Amino acid sequence: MIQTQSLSVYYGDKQAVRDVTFHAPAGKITAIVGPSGCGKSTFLSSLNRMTDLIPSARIEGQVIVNCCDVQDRNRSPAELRRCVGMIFQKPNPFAMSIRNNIQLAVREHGQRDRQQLNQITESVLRDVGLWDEVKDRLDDSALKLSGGQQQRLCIARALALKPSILLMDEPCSALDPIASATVEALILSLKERYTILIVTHNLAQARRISDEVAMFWMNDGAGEIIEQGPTETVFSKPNHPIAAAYFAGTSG
Ligand SMILES: Nc1ncnc2c1ncn2[C@@H]1O[C@H](COP(=O)(O)OP(=O)(O)OP(=O)(O)O)[C@@H](O)[C@H]1O
Repeated sequence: MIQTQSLSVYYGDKQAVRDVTFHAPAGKITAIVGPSGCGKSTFLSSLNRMTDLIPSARIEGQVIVNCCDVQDRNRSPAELRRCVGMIFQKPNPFAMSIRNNIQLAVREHGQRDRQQLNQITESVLRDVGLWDEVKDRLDDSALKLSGGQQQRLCIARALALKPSILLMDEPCSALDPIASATVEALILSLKERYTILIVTHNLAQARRISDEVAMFWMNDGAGEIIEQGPTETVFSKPNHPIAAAYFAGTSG
């Protein structure tokens, strides 16, 4: 389970996200939608402290992941990111073999047993539907895979660390329609086992795959959530007039 309380994010003096109180239920897909530049990626990155990597970024408010405050300085960012995995718009496999893409981080987290490592590799590659396609070339470079295969490998790499939450920032937008449909089906297949947050510009995709929607909108220079709730309610009967116009395709 992941939630925020009055979360604001700044880059230097500029506020990018303002006062966001949000809740993503466990075992469901929550879509984050809204026009370009309204703080969706910033919001997502603040949830597993990826914003710590940007020197000018500063957070106010609270992010709670599995009942713990992520800003708690006693909690290591590495452990937080193990439990809150992140998938980016552009597939970003490491320039190494398919096998090592999966095993590197698992080894770094202490697993050294070769048989266990191979078992994890097979299991997560099966989870993302890639095992049969790559089982005979696990030592080939991951960069030889197609874009869609690379994205599924990146999802498998995140799953190998046994996260409970997956953050996905436009995971299908760099893929062709067939690869995008495969990754979308994969995301749906994962939802019972993981809490998934997905930023998407594709409203049809948000409606197809999500259980809940949160809509961001730029207000006075910073992104705020103006509408959130169950997907069908938000799409068919939004409360906020801007959300109604946005979903009707006349705004944003
Ligand atoms: N590293 C950064 N340093 C300074 N400003 C940033 C940084 N990253 C994002 N911003 C600014 O924060 C605001 C929100 O950007 P963000 O990328 O979070 O929006 P978004 O809704 O995800 O946009 P898009 O849909 O186009 O990806 C923008 O004004 C952007 O220019």
